[in-house]
Order: sequence, then C-alpha cells, then structure tokens
Amino acid sequence: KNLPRMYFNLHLRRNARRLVPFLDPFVTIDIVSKSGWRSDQSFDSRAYWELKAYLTKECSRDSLEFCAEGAAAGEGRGLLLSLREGQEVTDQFQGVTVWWLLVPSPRGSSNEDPFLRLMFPQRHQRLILDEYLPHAGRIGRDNMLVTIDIVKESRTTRTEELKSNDAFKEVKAYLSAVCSRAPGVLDLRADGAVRDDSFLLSLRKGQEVSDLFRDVTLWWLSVPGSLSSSKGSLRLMFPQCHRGLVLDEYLPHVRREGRKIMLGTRRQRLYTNKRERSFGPIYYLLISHFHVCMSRVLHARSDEVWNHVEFEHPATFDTLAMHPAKKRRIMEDLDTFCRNKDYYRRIGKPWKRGYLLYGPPGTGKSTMIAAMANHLKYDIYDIELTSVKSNSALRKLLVETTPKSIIVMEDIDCSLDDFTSQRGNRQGRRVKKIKSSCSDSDSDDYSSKVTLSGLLNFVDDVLSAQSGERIVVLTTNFPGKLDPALIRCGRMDMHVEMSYCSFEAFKMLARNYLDVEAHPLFARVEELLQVVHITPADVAEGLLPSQPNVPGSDLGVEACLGRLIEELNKKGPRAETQGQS
Ligand SMILES: Nc1ncnc2c1ncn2[C@@H]1O[C@H](COP(=O)(O)OP(=O)(O)OP(=O)(O)O)[C@@H](O)[C@H]1O
Repeated sequence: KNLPRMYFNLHLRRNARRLVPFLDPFVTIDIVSKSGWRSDQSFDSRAYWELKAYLTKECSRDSLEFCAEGAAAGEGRGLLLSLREGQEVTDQFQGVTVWWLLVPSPRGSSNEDPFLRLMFPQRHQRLILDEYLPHAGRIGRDNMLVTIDIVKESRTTRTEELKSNDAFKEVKAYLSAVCSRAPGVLDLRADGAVRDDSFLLSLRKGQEVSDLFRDVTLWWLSVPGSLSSSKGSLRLMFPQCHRGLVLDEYLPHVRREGRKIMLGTRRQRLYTNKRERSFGPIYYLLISHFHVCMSRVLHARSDEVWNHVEFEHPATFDTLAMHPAKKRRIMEDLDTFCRNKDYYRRIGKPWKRGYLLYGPPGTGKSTMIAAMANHLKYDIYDIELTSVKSNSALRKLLVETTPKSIIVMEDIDCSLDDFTSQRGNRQGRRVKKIKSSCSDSDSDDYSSKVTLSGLLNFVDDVLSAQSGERIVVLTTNFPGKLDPALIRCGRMDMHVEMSYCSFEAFKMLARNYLDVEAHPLFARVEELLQVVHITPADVAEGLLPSQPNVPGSDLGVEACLGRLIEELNKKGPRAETQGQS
C-alpha cells in the first residue's frame, strides 16, 4: 500500500534536486597557481598561495586526509598541511556554505600545478566576492610560511671575502640546547667537543627541529650547502603573522642565548700576531708574471693575521698576590665594565676599557692579564708590536679581533718607533710567559714602523668602531717614559701599579705555595719586607717547596721560609732603589 507513496516521494525529491541549480544556480571560480597573458610569461599567483594557506588553516579542523608540505620537497617534515588533489572540503562564512576542491591540472596543460575550485550559490555572489575571498586571503597571508636562512658564511663588506658568520655559530649553539631537549629528534650529530666532557649537539643535514617561543611554534631546518652557493645554512620557518615577534624578539633571544652557551662551553684562546715577512725582488718579478693567481693566494693569506693556541693559564685573581683592596677594585671595575653595555651605548661611549699595568719586572703584570682573561672568560690578543711593519698592518690586526677579548701590548715603551733606543735590549724578553707555547713568536727583525700617532688613532678609531666589548692592556716597566697622550684617561682608564711584594701579598703566596696561613717565621718575613724590595716573582721562587709532594709538611715550610729569609737578607735594604729607574 505504501509502495506507490514511497515511489512518488523518491521521484519528487530527485526531480526537485535537479531543479535546484535552475532556481539557485552555483558559481564556480578556479584559482590557478600561475597567471600571465602568455604561457612563457607566467608568474606565481599570490592569490593561489594565500588561499591554499587559508584552506590549510581552516580545513585542518575537520578533514581527515592531508598532504603535508611547507619546506621544499625532501627537506624534512614540513609545516603546512594542505588538501590532496581531488579532495573537497566545505567552509562556512556568515551562515553560507561554500565548497573548495583541489582539481588536478588537466593533461597536456602548460601549468602542471593543480588549481583550486571554489563553488557557492549564486545568490551569495556579492558576499563571497566582496567579503569572503578578501577575508580568506588575509588569513592565508598570515599563515604563509616565512623562511629565513642563517648562512654559514657571509661576505664582508670591506673585502667582499667569505667570512664565517657569527650569527650562524650562535644559532647553532642555541639549537644544540633545543636539540638536547627535543624528544622527537632521535638522530643527532654530536660534533665539536668544546669541553673535555661535553658535546655540541646539532642537526643532521635536512633534519628539522621545532622550538616553542611565547606559545608560537617555529621550525628550524639544517639545509645542506650546494656547490654554487654557500656551505649550508640553518633555515628558520614560521607563519607570517608572527613576523614581528620573530624578528624583534625571537631572533635576538636566539643570538643572546647562543652567545651565552658558546661562552660557557668554548675554550679561551690566546692569539699572537703572525710575523710579517718581507719579500725580495724575485718575489715581485713572480708577481708581475703570475699576477692573477698570486694575488688570489696572497688574498687568501692576508686574512690570517693571527695565530692562536688554546689559553690555559692557571692564574686567577685568587692566586694573584697583591693588596686585597686593590685587587677588589680591579675586579669590580672589570665586572662593571662587562655589565654596562647599555650604559656605554646611552652615553655614546665605545664599549672598551684601557688598563695600564706598570711596575718592575716580576711584579705580576703578565699574571694579572691572565687572571683578567680567566675572570672574564675573554680571549687574549697579544700584539707583538715589533713584528708589525706598518700602521696599516696594525689596523688590520685590530680589525680582525673579536668581541670579548683583551688586546695586550706588552712593554709598550720598547715597542714603538718613537722609542727606538730601547728596542734592541728589551725584545726577546717580552713575549715569553703566557704565550710560550706559540711557535710563531720568534723574531729577529725589529723594524716596526708603527708610530705613536698610528697607535693612538687605532686604539681610538678602530676599536671604537667595532661592535662588542674589548679591553686594551698596555704594560711597561717605565711609566714615566710614556707619552701622556697614550695613557691619558679615556685611553687608559685605570692605571694599576704592580709593586714589590708586601706582607699581604706574601701571605697570599705562602697560602698558595705552601698551604699555610700562619707560621712563627712570618714575623721575621714581615720585618724584612718593610725594608727590602723584592718582587713577587722572587718570593714565589723562594717559596717553591723543596719537597713538592708534601707541601704542608713542617720541614718543607720551614725550609722554604728560611730560604726566603736568606734571600731577603742577601738583598738588604739597598734593594729599594733598584728597578725604579
Ligand atoms: N703578583 C703576583 N702574584 C702571583 N704570582 C706572581 C706575582 N708576580 C709574579 N708572580 C710569579 O712570577 C712569575 C713572573 O711574573 P710576571 O711574568 O707576571 O711578571 P711581569 O711583571 O709581567 O714581568 P715582566 O715585566 O718581566 O714581563 C709568574 O709566573 C708568577 O708565577
């Protein structure tokens, strides 16, 4: 009985559906990936990529099937989910339903990319064209991926040569920390053991890791280098809507943290300037014949103006024997300098500080420099001025120094052209202690043409123009001989006298060398130190225990103190005038 009614209903519904397009027809818009009047002049259609990014964001809520893209093919997991070819999704806008379809490109078409097809009822045409599409474009734009490549090497503006990029090193160090806490990243490289007991983790080529910053997920990808371009890069990817956050906050944060990690794990270095060699006429003849290739060789060599070794001097402010108040003042001065980057910027002063250390030989000037470097974890650049042939060579040396370094010029009174009378007898003695392991320091030619005015210029101009903090230390045995311009306040901000051994300094040396705080013989030593001038170096020599394996034994201590008292008696009060010329 119901059969005719059922048949009638079905028939009615089917025909009614056929009628709908006539009553309420659909509009179809195809958005292609390339546009242009001619096929050979096509260019990427911005609308296509924006709408694709929009669909990625909006449709990922309900859809169950996706295509994952974002990073270039084969370069990792990617960030953006997108529709599969032939897949259809719906979207709602102000109560209106629209259909999106990713249509494969027709066979034989010049454009191989699929295109996006939008369908909606014609009666909503104005709403869709005037409001929905601009709205979708805006959201899509915000979700398009921005990529930033931090390259391993960059070109210097001065010489246009490739130079390692500091930002790359900092990002790599930062990512090392990210990698070590990312549970999903299972294959890591542990390269560059920077301390005896630690490794720097890094991504393998093509590997990705995500990082979370203020609730925003960002992705890093290690991009291999190519023959034509650089040695590779680290690629940062993030949605466009976070551009401000990434550029203004995240990247500076990455560099800051990376620098901290590098500082905590790196080894300090001691740099010494390479000796410049003079060339004879045959060399110049060769140059004229093989100009192009030789100039390349020379150019490659010209950047290597420094030799370096790892800096492992054990001296610290704890082991440095000097009056405690004076020592504290120097340490506070160094700490204040390091902390006050913003202050220096605010008052328009370059972030550098000069220290003049003066005093007789053996009073601890070199030891003080090593203690400063160890305290601040800075590198040392030791400039042997007598091997620097010209003012321009000195400029190059200073330009190549890095931030967080102490630039040292020892025995400055004997090193400049303006002090020629002194040079011969002082050379050879000066570069001895903290860089004894460096092979390139032997020197037999003292024909430096660095002038005082050149030095003043560079300490002021070159170092002031560089970014990052630098400390300049000059040492001398004869402060009275130095040109006042060189040591005036602003160039040498702090003058530190390294004096003969006081009783306070002696007690520190006794504690370090003999492990004793007090002893009956101390009273005699104190008496003698009031009238005898002896350097800490000589005291240290006297205190070296005769039985090094038993530093605390009474016999050892007694014998050492006795030997020192003998030495002091031998020197006698007349020693007061020595070394003070
Ligand atoms: N104040 C000090 N505290 C601890 N050790 C010292 C001190 N002064 C000197 N010494 C010891 O004496 C040795 C020589 O000292 P140092 O080379 O620092 O003196 P200097 O003033 O730089 O001498 P020069 O003017 O000859 O270069 C050091 O290796 C160190 O062991």
